Amino acid sequence: MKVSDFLNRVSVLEKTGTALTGDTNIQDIRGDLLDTDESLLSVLDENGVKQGEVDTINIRYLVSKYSELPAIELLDHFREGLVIIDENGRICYINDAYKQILGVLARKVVGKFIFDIEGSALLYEVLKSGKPMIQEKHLVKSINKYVSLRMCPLYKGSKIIGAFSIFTDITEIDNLNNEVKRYSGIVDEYHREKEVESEALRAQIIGNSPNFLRILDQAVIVAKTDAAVLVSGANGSGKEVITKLIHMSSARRSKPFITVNCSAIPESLIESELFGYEEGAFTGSRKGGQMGKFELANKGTIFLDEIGDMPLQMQAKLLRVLERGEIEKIGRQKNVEVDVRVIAATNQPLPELIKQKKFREDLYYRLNVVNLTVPSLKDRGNDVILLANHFADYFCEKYSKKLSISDEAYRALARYSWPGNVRELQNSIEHAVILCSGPIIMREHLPGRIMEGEISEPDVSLSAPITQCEDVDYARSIAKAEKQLMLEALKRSSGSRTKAMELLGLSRRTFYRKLKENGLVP
Ligand SMILES: Nc1ncnc2c1ncn2[C@@H]1O[C@H](COP(=O)(O)OP(=O)(O)OP(=O)(O)O)[C@@H](O)[C@H]1O
Repeated sequence: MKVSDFLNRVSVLEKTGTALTGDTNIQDIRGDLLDTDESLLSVLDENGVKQGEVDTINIRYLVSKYSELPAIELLDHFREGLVIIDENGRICYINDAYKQILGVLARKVVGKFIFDIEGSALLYEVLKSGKPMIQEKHLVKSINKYVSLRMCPLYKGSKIIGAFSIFTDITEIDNLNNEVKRYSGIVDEYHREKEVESEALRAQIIGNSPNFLRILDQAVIVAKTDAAVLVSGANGSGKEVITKLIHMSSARRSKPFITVNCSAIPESLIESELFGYEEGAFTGSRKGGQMGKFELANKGTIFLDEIGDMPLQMQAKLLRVLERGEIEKIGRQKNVEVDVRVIAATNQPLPELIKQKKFREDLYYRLNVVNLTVPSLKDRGNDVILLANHFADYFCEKYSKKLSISDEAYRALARYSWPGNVRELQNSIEHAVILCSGPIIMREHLPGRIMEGEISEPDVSLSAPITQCEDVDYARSIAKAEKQLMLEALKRSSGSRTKAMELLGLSRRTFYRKLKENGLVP
């Protein structure tokens, strides 16, 4: 049996008064007598069953050490407070930590009864009940401090001769805990807000055409990684919208999203804009220096818009940053580590620029780990109508108007080729909402080029039935066109509802609701 196990057992045996073999009882072992010639003693339980054996040489050593050690002085070096009371509840000992934690003088406490010092003294209850007690958090009212307590009765044989309490001041820990809880509450709230923002952003992205929905799906998938993304697409097609969706759907959503328009910054300033500078780095530099966009975006996402316009020399520096994960701040000896997800966007064909030696091929491959190409508006079928309605609602609210769009205006919108994509559509609808004085937006309220009908490429989607609609009543004509569209889609997909649904770019729920509304299912 190990000495430590034995010593544990000693306290059990001490309480039960069980003797060891050889008529040597526990008192003898704790005292200075160990009168036995045997080197091994058996340890018995209260039923006299042998539990193990003890090496008497070890016990002799321990007993002699116990009598040598200055126990009471040692107790004064504990960080925990200690108080011992006698069998009547009278305080017979307090250590230094007790005095410090509770801020009392020994002469005001020692010799007094515990219940006179602390009304709700739990230690007195322990003395009465003879049962140990643990209190993780107890308020000492007299000093308004929280302590963590461990209280035990003291036995001599089977008789209670007092009790002791060991306690730690946890006021500070408790305060810190509360602070941590408060801050984690704030952080949770912030994350919830960001989640709501990300859902709201998704709801604001309008489009049901399969080619646009595919990009949205890919954006959400790539958001779960830290891979560099190159978003390409024509002017105003929604590259920034897609980039924000990636950021907001990623684990970085609560961290900064920093946009840099590479074509808008003069070549001489781009380095300090991106990487910042130290105080005194050059004549005219700001006091205290300046943080660059990469540092500002740390832990978040940096969006390098119009990357095709970045000067060649800067491209080399950017490549180094992407490869090393650190920036060279102007005027600073040591590089600064940054953890930034990079998303670049372009409306120029980068492979073409590479051929012309205007864009570095190595940088292109670094940025183009995942490529998302946002389709032009003219290739998104009925998204034009959905977006037109969305922007009409938005601007009607902004200008406090109640307007609907006429059938002929819809047709003009559907016919136009939209070289400026969603941005052009957005501006055209704002233009129409401002100019429209009646309740309905007519063709003539649209900008001239759209009104005159610059014909787009023939639409391969399902918009044809809309243009066949002769009814001028808005609600009726839309309902009629909708039913025609659904029938056409079912026809083209040979009756397969899943295929028809994909063709129309509708969600399953919307598709089945519309089938029902149009009487196409029982
Ligand atoms: N699918 C969409 N739903 C709603 N609004 C959109 C959508 N796509 C783009 N927009 C709006 O159209 C405008 C242009 O979009 P965005 O700035 O993302 O285009 P871009 O391709 O980044 O433009 P640029 O080529 O000029 O950088 C913005 O106001 C944006 O909010």
